[in-house]
Amino acid sequence: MYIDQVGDRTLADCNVLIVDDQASSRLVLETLLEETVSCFSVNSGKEAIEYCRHNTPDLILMDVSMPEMDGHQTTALLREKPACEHIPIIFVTSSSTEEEESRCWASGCVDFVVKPVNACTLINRVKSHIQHKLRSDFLEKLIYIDKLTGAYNRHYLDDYLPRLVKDSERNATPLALVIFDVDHFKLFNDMYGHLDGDSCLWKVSKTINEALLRPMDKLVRIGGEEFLVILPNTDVDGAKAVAERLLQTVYDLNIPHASSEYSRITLSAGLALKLANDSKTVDYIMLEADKNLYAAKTSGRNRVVSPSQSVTKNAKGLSSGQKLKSLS
Ligand SMILES: Nc1nc2c(ncn2[C@@H]2O[C@H](COP(=O)(O)OP(=O)(O)OP(=O)(O)O)[C@@H](O)[C@H]2O)c(=O)[nH]1
Repeated sequence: MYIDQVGDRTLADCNVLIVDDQASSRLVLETLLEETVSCFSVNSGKEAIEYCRHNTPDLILMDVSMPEMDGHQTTALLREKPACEHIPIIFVTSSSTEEEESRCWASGCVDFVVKPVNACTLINRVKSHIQHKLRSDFLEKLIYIDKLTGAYNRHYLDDYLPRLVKDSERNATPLALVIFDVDHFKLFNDMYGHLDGDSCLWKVSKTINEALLRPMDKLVRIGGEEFLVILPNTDVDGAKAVAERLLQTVYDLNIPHASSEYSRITLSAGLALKLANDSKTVDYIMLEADKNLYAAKTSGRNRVVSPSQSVTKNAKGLSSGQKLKSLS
């Protein structure tokens, strides 16, 4: 028996990506599944990889035989991306030889269905794997999510960050870390009370999470009123732009804070990067981000400090990028 809801997610909320070069096959799969889940279809492995750069489907139905990049090659490339590592992939294959079946398992699928598909088998396999995924997502949430703010917690950071660092080394891509701290939060608690303080942290966290646009970008609560934003494959200009946008979004929330020089809740941020091919450790980058955060605090708060760059202030008051003081 299948249950349709786990935590706050239902089967109908789940997204299935259909990858097939044949329009007729895509239509058959979409039609069979439309009453169970929401489907999105692409016609090549390349398009599937592009789609997964910006979206995280709950399950993928992957045609095995496709021109240019077949289902096995597409799966191998998807599995290299941490955000796609755990997406269940069901192969849709026209060959059911023992050899082909073994090849499908070796490629990392969780199951396969044979063409022409049996409607009942397809629907039940999709339901079964999505249900399993919803349960493991739910358990992961209990382990990795901070209850007050909904951001990831330190357990998540310890598991996830070393993998991202390896990824950045393997692919020679930059990795940016930004530490954010709520300004004058002790004074806020003293003035408005801890309940309002908690609610303020929840709002700030929700706002930051909603303003992060890529699925690989993550928000982690690393201390009381301190957050880390992890931005894989992001260079210094990109990371600075994200950090400034997040500061502005929180500024625009306009949460009153009578003891702040800005009369509202603001953030300070310190940015640090691991560039392609440099050998900085995670601890070193965190220390660097922390130093830059300290510089942001001591130079007036409500601003971002980047490595070897001028202090800039993003949120209203001074235009973004306007130099206050050079730190380099
Ligand atoms: N309400 C609430 N307060 C918290 C929580 N975690 C930490 N705090 C409070 O956050 C405050 C942080 O104070 P400080 O580290 O002195 O920093 P600050 O007052 O923000 O000052 P600056 O960082 O210099 O702008 C302390 O009063 C903590 O008790 C929480 O979960 N809820």
